[in-house]
Amino acid sequence: MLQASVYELFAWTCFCMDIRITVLALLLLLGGMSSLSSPQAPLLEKVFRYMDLHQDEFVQRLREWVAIESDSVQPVPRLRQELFRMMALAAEELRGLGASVSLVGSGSQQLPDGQTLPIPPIILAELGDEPEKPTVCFYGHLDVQPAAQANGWLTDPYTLTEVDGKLYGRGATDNKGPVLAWMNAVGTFRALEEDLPVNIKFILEGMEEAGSVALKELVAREKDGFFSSVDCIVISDNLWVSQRRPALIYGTRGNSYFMVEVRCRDQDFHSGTFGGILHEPMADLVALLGSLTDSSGRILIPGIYDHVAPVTEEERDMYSAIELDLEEYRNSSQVKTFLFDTKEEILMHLWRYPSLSIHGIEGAFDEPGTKTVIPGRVTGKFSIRLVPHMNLSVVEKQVKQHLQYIFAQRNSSNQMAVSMVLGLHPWIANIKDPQYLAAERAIKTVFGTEPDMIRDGSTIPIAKTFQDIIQKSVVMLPLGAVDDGEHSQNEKINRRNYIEGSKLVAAFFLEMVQLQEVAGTSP
Ligand SMILES: Cn1cncc1C[C@H](NC(=O)CCN)C(=O)O
Ligand SMILES: [Zn+2]
Ligand SMILES: [Zn+2]
Repeated sequence: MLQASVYELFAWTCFCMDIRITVLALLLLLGGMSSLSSPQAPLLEKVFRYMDLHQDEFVQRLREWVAIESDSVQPVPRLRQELFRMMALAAEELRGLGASVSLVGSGSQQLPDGQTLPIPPIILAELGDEPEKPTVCFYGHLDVQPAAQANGWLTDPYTLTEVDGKLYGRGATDNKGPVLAWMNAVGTFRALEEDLPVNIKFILEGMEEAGSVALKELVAREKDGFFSSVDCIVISDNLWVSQRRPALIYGTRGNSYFMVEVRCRDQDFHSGTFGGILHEPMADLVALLGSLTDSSGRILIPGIYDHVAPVTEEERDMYSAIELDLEEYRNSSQVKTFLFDTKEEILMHLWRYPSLSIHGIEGAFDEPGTKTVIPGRVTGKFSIRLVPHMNLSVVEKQVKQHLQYIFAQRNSSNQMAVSMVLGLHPWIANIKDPQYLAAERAIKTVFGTEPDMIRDGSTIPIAKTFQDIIQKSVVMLPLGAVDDGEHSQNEKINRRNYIEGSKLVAAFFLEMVQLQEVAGTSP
């Protein structure tokens, strides 16, 4: 009985794979443009077949990684220990793939409250250094955002749980799943005893969610070392704009994060005994924060739009070509009305215009209940997403000047202090770089469709650093779907995205080789 069902399962698997392989062959045949029609197609078929058969092992590995609470955001010793454990596990797995691995110590972090915490080591790993092969460097991060089941998760965030082909867990899509997809690709060539088509390097950090502390220094230090032979850097730390259709990303916004403190004294007041005779810090702060944008989201800081690159005709066409079902987008994000009505306007305001968001107020009375307090000192937090060609120090000056002007108008006796605590540059790629062509072809091979060419409204702090310091092209090859919910409750990656994503990486390796061969044979 058991044997019969195992046999049935086996037969069914073979049948499914036959269909897959037939479909693949057809796609390769149809995609006359795809350069993988021969001689690599049989190899790729083998790789895909292996990945389909071993997908449960890949999922199991992701389960082990998700189980580690590698939260870099909450600055507590226990979580830092988890981060160290995470980096050690990844290093071990890379060694298992045959890589030479170094864990680069990154010192410690001084927190504003005087506490010092150790920074987890950064992993530099490399497999192969054959000069005739292209060298691809993959950057990813193993730290995650905080998550607690009490916070609205339907399952334990640190226990990977599969429901309807969706793998729920903190870090599943950001960024543990995609990092593993890259390792799965390498591991598959190894398991099949096939030569890895490219030299590959991994740079993996554990402090991305905290602003990539210590990473920039390492990249600068290793410019002529670890990075000297690198042809391109690939990052899979973003999402598609669709649930089904893959994408390539050619730009990310930067961010400038501000704190504005308004202080009367360090102690709170009773509103019954002081209310009526004070310049209240909270009233000043609310006015300051309220002066930053108008009700249509436009930033009111003078000069802030001066250096925003004008929209080109070519760009307009690119935005029109993107597939976005606005209705579905609105529904899935549970927002009744956005500030803009058309797909183009919405995407442009997410990706290529700056935006200002107010994040919170430290010191405000934000607990439930009706305490009659006047906070004595409050700190407002807001940030401005930056786009080409805005300049960080110009933005800093404009923000400070504006807040000083508004504050002066209030004639308040309180003290205001403004500081820019984070300055992260925007990044934009040249989509004519050949690596984009390789990625596009790989997507066509695996998904049978052209990718959406998109940007990302959030920030990958290290992208611009890679581009500036190493001066090699950076490609963003996202593997997750639009509804993965990074940073949110019930973060997930679809099993499909994880497994096809692993295939995509393998196909990308072969396309990189193809590029080189074409370039090598051209006059
Ligand atoms: C830490 N930080 C502060 N300002 C910006 C950031 C980076 C953060 N990065 C992401 O979310 C990556 C998404 N794929 C963000 O954009 O908020
Ligand atoms: Zn991330
Ligand atoms: Zn993140």
